[in-house]
Amino acid sequence: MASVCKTFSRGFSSSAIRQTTIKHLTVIGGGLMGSGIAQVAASTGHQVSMVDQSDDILNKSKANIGKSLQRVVKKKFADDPKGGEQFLSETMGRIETSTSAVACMEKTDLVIEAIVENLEIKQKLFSELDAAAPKHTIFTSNTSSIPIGDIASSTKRLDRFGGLHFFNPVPVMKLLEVIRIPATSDETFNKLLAFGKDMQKATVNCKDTPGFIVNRLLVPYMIEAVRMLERGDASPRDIDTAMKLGAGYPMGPFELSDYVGLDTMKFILDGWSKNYPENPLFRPSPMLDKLVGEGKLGAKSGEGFYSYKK
Ligand SMILES: C[C@H](O)CC(=O)SCCNC(=O)CCNC(=O)[C@H](O)C(C)(C)COP(=O)(O)OP(=O)(O)OC[C@H]1O[C@@H](n2cnc3c(N)ncnc32)[C@H](O)[C@@H]1OP(=O)(O)O
Ligand SMILES: NC(=O)c1ccc[n+]([C@@H]2O[C@H](COP(=O)([O-])OP(=O)(O)OC[C@H]3O[C@@H](n4cnc5c(N)ncnc54)[C@H](O)[C@@H]3O)[C@@H](O)[C@H]2O)c1
Repeated sequence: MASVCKTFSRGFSSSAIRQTTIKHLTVIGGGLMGSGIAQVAASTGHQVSMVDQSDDILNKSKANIGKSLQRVVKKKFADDPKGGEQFLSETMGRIETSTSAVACMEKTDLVIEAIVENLEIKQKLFSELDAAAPKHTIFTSNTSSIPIGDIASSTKRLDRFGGLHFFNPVPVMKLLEVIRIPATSDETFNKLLAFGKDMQKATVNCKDTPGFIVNRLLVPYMIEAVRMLERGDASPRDIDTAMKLGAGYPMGPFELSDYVGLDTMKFILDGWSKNYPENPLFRPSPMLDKLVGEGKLGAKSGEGFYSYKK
């Protein structure tokens, strides 16, 4: 495994749209979210190191970024194919990959962690990074449900720690939740808000509460749909059709659960039901547990509530 950052496409002179103090960021985790965050950061002029556990995974992440960029180019450069090509190669040229997050720390202004939704694994990662990163580097997590304060407690830079919660698919969804813990300094928080604007996202502020704003409302709704199915009230297809045509949602709750990943849904619910056992909205779901136990994780594994096998 390579342990240094390597560029996979030759860079061009930066055509940055705006730049604040964040010039270089390290995105850890090149899955659904990390690859989207790396893509948007690079396409808005930032230098990016994307880190994952193996070169195989990173190659898939790069391929996914390439495909997603093609969709962006098709829309934004419909009348300018040359400009589209240049945008694509410049964006790719700003992304390096590495299997060692520690090796990327020296030059980085901001870390965005987007690895598996597990507190112990996130804490272990951040305590290693804390020892390696320069003093000014800001640490953030893209966690869906784990308290930012619990993750930050593994470091000695609580004033330079916050949450940046993006939404899937990152290149399309316009929102960024910016979360501060009591120890986050105003300077750090303001830098995170400015970075969100640089990423061309609309930012909202939220305290470090379970699920922040969107997931605190969205996840109970999605799980309530699974409970309807468990009771045999209606089929996934009918529930999805009802919410799309009756409530104007772009995806029904089962399509969205498969899109988000059933493992991520389970991690969220398990954490919340453990921390808040008195809240009936956070009860585990036997059906969700069964699907995840069978490796049916949604679109990314080829099957969840629906089948995606070709
Ligand atoms: C759990 C977590 O912590 C928090 C979360 O993330 S919760 C999940 C939040 N996300 C959602 O709720 C997503 C809900 N779904 C949607 O908004 C839409 O179904 C969707 C944007 C995913 C797809 O839209 P849809 O119209 O069905 O399909 P499609 O036509 O393929 O895409 C719409 C546009 O987005 C673009 N697009 C979709 N996915 C893309 C991607 N990954 N990269 C780049 N562009 C993309 C398409 O190119 C298309 O552009 P166009 O309008 O110019 O043609
Ligand atoms: N899926 C969503 O819709 C969504 C939306 C917002 C936030 N999130 C959060 O973002 C994070 C990532 O979710 P995802 O859906 O992208 O997951 P994913 O499973 O698609 O990707 C996670 C990636 O992290 C890598 N990884 C795991 N441990 C690692 C480590 N120690 N070092 C480096 N890489 C490591 C894995 O190999 C994998 O490629 C989670 O905290 C999740 O809760 C998910």
